[in-house]
Amino acid sequence: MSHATPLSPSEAPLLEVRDAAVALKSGDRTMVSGVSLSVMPREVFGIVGESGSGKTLLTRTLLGLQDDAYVAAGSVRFDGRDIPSTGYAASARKLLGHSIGFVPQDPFSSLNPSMKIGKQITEAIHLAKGWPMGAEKTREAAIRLMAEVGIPEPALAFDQYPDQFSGGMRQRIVFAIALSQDPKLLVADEPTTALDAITQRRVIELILDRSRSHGLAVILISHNLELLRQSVGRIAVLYGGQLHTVVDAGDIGTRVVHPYAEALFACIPTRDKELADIRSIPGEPVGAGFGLTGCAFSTRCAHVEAICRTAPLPLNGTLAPRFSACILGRGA
Ligand SMILES: Nc1ncnc2c1ncn2[C@@H]1O[C@H](COP(=O)(O)OP(=O)(O)OP(=O)(O)O)[C@@H](O)[C@H]1O
Repeated sequence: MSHATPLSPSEAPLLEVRDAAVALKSGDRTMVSGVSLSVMPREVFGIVGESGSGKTLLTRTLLGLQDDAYVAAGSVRFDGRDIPSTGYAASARKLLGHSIGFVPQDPFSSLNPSMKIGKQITEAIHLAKGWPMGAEKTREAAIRLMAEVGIPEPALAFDQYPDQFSGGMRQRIVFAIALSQDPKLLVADEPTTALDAITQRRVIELILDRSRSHGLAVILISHNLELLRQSVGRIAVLYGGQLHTVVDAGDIGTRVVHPYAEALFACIPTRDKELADIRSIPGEPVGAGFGLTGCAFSTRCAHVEAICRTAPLPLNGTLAPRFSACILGRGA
């Protein structure tokens, strides 16, 4: 079910993030640095990294949702407009009500357990449209949306509470709320982690179908490289709060790519891989906050040379669609 979106070079990106850094307000510690990436309209884009690499912090801060962190450097442009650096979080949050749908890492917590799901979805529709649609019309719109995300018997489900649904169904309710705005971009942070493998696949299929049918661009964030490899067109790889590569999903496992992307791929069992070919990465992961001097992966990299520890990390300020930050130029 790979989703290699053909990118049209003449089209402007929907999202452009240039040399972005994210710092914590307390102590002013920079956790993520030098991240540049662009997402095209209708593209399904992945962000992968081990736990602690900075995926959630980066994404939530870029969306204006992380109260204790801020965009400390760089620029962000969405749908042809710069998000001003002064008052950044408030401006970014305004987009969330209309142009960007967000599914957080813990979607269950974003549902109100004491409110019928129909009401939660109609409220989201009212907020998104900004004008009263009339009770019957809104109910119809909500039921249509619930059917679109695969909730069986939506008219009946409309009057039920979140705890009357399975994890996979609750996940779909959260998607219905995120999609109620008819956004241009859906950002889903580990949307399937809490689900069993079959439900996981169904939820990903749902996202990909919606992208195809509604021209929705998607950023799928996951620690699961195999899931992303099978589902998205390009993948940004984070490590230690650094952006290590932006790579075509189809190139991982078939061509020389950035050493960290290669090492991540070597860890995962795939259908065509022998057991002996599966290798874990030696050493301990480096947490976010490494900075831009030297490569954060140098302590574990099979190709390391002395320069990897001291040279400035290459950045992708020109927003090339494919990029490797390997100081030795591997995967470039
Ligand atoms: N509000 C915060 N205050 C202090 N440290 C934080 C805060 N948020 C994140 N961090 C730290 O920043 C680093 C990156 O965290 P983040 O949650 O972004 O990682 P992640 O890649 O999304 O991993 P996971 O998949 O486990 O969520 C971690 O070391 C985390 O402890």
